[in-house]
Amino acid sequence: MAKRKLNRRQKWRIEKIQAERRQRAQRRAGQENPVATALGDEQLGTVVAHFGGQVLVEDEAGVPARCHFRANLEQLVVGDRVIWQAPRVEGDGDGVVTAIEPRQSVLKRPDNYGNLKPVAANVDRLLVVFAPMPVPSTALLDRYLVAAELSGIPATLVLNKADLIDAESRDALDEITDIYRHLGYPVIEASAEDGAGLAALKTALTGYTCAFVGQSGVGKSSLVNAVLPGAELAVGDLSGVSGLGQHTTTTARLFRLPDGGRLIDSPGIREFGLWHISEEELLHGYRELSERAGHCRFRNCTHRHEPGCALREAAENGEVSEERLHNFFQIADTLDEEGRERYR
Ligand SMILES: Nc1nc2c(ncn2[C@@H]2O[C@H](COP(=O)(O)OP(=O)(O)OP(=O)(O)O)[C@@H](O)[C@H]2O)c(=O)[nH]1
Ligand SMILES: [Zn+2]
Repeated sequence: MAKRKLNRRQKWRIEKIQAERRQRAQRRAGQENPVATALGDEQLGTVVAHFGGQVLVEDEAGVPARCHFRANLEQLVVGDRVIWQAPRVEGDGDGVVTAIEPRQSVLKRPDNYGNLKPVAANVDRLLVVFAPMPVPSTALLDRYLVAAELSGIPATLVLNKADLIDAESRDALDEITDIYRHLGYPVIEASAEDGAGLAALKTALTGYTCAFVGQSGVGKSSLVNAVLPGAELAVGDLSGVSGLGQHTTTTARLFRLPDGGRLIDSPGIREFGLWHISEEELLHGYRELSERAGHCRFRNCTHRHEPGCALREAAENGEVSEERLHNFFQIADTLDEEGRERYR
């Protein structure tokens, strides 16, 4: 009989079929022996991407694995710390997520039906980005800061595009940064374009799980790329690992920062804002107003026209920024009775 010559592809196929047989045999052995199962021991991990029915979980060493999750679990999101089990034999199917650790923080946004859905968990530093162009609005910065306060996540302001600051814009920008520095929010000036301030920005991110938020065009993508060289590459790698292909659109991704720490990025997080809040909650998001609200003459002070209003007095004598109080009223007027924000 003539010896059949196998080409590389055929050899690969045969090897693959044999490997699958071996794996099936191992699985059968596992079923006969109740001690040996197809899944390894429970371990801690972090959800780094979500693909509808499956998640990608990184073990503590940063090695990713595709996992199913138990049906009784609440909705998993990127950043979740989970208990999971890898397949006992590497490459033998998917792992399984069996439990979620309590979340330190949750970022939420409404779905198409207006219900608030979590998009990321355990973010512990929000970077609110603004720039000389588009011209910054403190009302918009306040919205992000209020959302951060209400989520219990410390915020840092990043003034990007520092290379575009000229003598004319300098004063206006200083006025803005002074307001926020005075309130205790750190401000970092940086430029994704010429690299200025990026070292300080990286230091501020190190050791935290961060997310960039801010108006369109302020340079969030540019900053993500600046602090995460090779992020695009990682996305390509991920689709290889996930086996779901490059076209898979994920709701959010978690990247490891080169100097330690993590960055969660997604369009949904970038639009993170004020949803379904009441005026009272809004007030809590203004740290300097919230601490004074109890000192108004009337317990049910609306802070708009009553005499002896501690907020208006503080603004009049310069203890709090007039602009912040003005923004508070302006945002409050966009909240309807259900605390739902009307479209601006
Ligand atoms: N001069 C200057 N331009 C910058 C800088 N950072 C970003 N840009 C430019 O600003 C524009 C918007 O940048 P993006 O990174 O896409 O902004 P973004 O905030 O991610 O925008 P969205 O994706 O719409 O949310 C691009 O043309 C960038 O090249 C910077 O530091 N200096
Ligand atoms: Zn008042």
